[in-house]
Amino acid sequence: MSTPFIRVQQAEMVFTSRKGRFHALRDIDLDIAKGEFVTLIGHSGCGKSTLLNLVAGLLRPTGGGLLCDGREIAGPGPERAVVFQNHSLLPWLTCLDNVLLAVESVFGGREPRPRLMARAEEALRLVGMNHALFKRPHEISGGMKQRVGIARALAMEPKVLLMDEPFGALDALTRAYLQDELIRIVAATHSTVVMVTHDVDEAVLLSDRIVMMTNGPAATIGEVLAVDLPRPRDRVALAEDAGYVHARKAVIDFLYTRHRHADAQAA
Ligand SMILES: Nc1ncnc2c1ncn2[C@@H]1O[C@H](COP(=O)(O)OP(=O)(O)OP(=O)(O)O)[C@@H](O)[C@H]1O
Repeated sequence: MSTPFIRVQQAEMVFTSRKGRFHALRDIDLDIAKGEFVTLIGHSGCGKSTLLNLVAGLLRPTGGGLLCDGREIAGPGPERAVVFQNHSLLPWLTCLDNVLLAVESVFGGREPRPRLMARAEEALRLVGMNHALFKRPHEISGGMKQRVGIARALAMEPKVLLMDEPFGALDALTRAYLQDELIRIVAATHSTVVMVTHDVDEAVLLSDRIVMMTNGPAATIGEVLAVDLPRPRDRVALAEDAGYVHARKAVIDFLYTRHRHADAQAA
C-alpha cells in the first residue's frame, strides 16, 4: 500500500459508565489508503460504530492512536464528514439550507455567499436532489433524506467520508439504488470511504477491502478481505461472477461459521 492515509494503531476502547467498565475494542490495527473504500462488518454490538466514531474523532481511544493524513485524530473535523443511519437533517430548514449550513461551517469565512450557495446546489445535484432544493425534510422520502445527508457530507469536500449504516433504514430497492449512486459518486470524487454495514452483498459490491470484526467484548479485527473485482461494478453482472460469489462466501463463512454470534449459538 502507498503511504496510509488513515492509520489506526493498537487502538483500544474501554467505556466507563455508571454500570462499570466495558472493554469494547482491543488491538485494532488498520491502515487505509487514499481513495480506498473500506467496509466494517461484524455482528451487532461488536464495535463497528465505535471504531468509526474513533476515526471520526467523536470518541477518543483509551489506548493506542489514530492518524489522518499524518496528523493525530484529536476530535471531529471537516476533513472527516460523517453520514449516519438516520439522516439527522434539521427539520425546519430546506434541503438547500441544510447543506448550506455545512458548507458555511467549512468555507464560510473565506468565500462569498453566491459561491457557498453554488457549492450546496452542486452537492445536491450530484446526488440527484436538485429538484427538491426548497423542500423540507418531512416533504421528501427516507431515501431522499439520506441522499441529502450524503450531499451535506460531500459538500464539505471531506478527505474521508465516514458512513454508519447509511442505507440501513431503507427498503431493499431504494438501498440498491443508493448503493449504485454511491458507486458513481465515489468514482467521480475519488473519496476515501469507511462504511459500517451489516449487509454482506453491500460490503462486497462497494468495497476494496472488507474488515471483518470478531464478537465482543474486547472485539478486534479478525480478518481483512481484499475484493479484487474490477470497477465499475454492475450488480446484475456480478450476481454470477465467480470472484463475487467467492468473496461473498468468505464473509459469510467468517460471520456464520467461524465467528457465529452468541445469540445465534443459543438459538
Ligand atoms: N458510550 C458507551 N458506554 C458503554 N458501552 C458502550 C458505549 N457505546 C457503545 N458501547 C458498547 O460497546 C459495544 C460496541 O458498540 P457499537 O455500537 O460500536 O457496536 P456495533 O457493532 O456498531 O453494533 P450495531 O451493529 O448493533 O450497531 C456494545 O456492547 C455497546 O453496548
